[in-house]
Amino acid sequence: MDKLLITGGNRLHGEVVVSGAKNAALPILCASLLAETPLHLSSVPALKDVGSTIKLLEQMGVKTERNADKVSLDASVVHTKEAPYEMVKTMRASILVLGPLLARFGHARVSLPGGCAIGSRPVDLHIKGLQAMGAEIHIEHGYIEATTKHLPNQRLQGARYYMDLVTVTGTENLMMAAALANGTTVLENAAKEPEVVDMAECLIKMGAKITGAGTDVITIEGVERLSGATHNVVCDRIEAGTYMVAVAMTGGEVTLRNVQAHLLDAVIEKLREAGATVTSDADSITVKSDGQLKAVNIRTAPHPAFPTDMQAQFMALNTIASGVSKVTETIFENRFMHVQEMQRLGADIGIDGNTALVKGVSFLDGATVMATDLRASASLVLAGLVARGDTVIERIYHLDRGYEHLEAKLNALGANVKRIA
Ligand SMILES: CC(=O)N[C@H]1[C@@H](OP(=O)(O)OP(=O)(O)OC[C@H]2O[C@@H](n3ccc(=O)[nH]c3=O)[C@H](O)[C@@H]2O)O[C@H](CO)[C@@H](O)[C@@H]1O
Ligand SMILES: C=C(OP(=O)(O)O)C(=O)O
Repeated sequence: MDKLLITGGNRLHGEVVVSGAKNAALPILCASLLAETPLHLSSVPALKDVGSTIKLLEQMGVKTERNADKVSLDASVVHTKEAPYEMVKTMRASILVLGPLLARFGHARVSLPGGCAIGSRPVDLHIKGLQAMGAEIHIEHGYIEATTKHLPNQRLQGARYYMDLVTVTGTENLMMAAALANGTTVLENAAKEPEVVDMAECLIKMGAKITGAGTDVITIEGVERLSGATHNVVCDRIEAGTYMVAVAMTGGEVTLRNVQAHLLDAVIEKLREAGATVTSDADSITVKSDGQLKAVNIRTAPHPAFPTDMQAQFMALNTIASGVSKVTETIFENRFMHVQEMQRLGADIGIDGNTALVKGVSFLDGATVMATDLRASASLVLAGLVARGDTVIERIYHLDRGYEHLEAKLNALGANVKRIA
């Protein structure tokens, strides 16, 4: 199994191009199931989850063509409305085929999804939302079995649905389902994440009638059919944020290209509070730092507040910052798995419920650590970049789910990162 060997201590300088967002690309790939003609996407990142999603769609009958960051998907013929366990167990986003399959074909059989072990991650709100639209749903042998065969024209019915919790993929699943429903659906307490907005923009190009994406009330007027379109996936704000924290920690100056700063307001504010200088223009962000940072308190919450997918990276920053900080995780109940590994590098962190108390230390020491989930892995890479000597990160397959060409991008900035067997 591949590992990363990081020799710490190098400052980062130069430019890095931010990839398209995993969390926008995956739902939009699934949205191709709604269209009767081909959907053409660009800025699709070369990630393991993207490959798995394309494979899942292909086994349903979707014809795909992939050339660098461009993917075309033709779902004019879909012969299997099933997502089998073997294909979805590693990937949470696979649940996103449920809404489109049910809306377009009137039935779906989707294995309960896997994904990062950062919490129990139920999909009850996806299911309740579809039930509110009239679907009949049972869970049997680990599969969600859903049908609309009892409904007029076998079509989902528009409904008003309030989501108890803000759920990103839940909002996306229901938005896709509602796009082909009979009548109007109103999703209340909807997620406002930029990836939800990007998907809505793509669906609108496909012929959907959606208003309010980016606010907490999204209205979808169902249409008879959707067609393909051309869409460029929004930039990956979490990948961008990870590189921004890297520069803040190592010191140096890096410009990120293909990134919209307004998607990262909460992250940028915290980096400035920590002592980094952050400037931006229409599609770039520059981070400058002398590596002398102040500890910052973090509290994760749905967008536009501080993203849970950046919590581990800021924990890494706080381990070497001056002062004491509190990092509170409010979205996932098991998202502190990086703490134990950071302690192996010499970090001083205590956990009290959903809050970590981080006392900055003057240096970290390289050691062998284990990556436990995607962003935990990223945080260990950041720690390794500043640690004294060598850090070996095991189980890096998690990183390949979310970071395109990670070693190449970091090494181009001056880091010393090698993939070893
Ligand atoms: C592929 C993708 O886009 N993944 C992102 C998405 O995950 P994902 O969409 O899975 O996360 P959600 O927004 O759904 O989860 C938020 C919270 O709601 C809970 N919940 C969710 C759905 C449900 O039916 N019932 C329920 O209880 C979850 O367990 C969690 O505690 O948003 C998360 C929160 O920003 C990010 O960390 C993930 O990177
Ligand atoms: C938790 C994440 O991904 P997923 O929802 O795909 O597991 C993430 O991107 O940090």
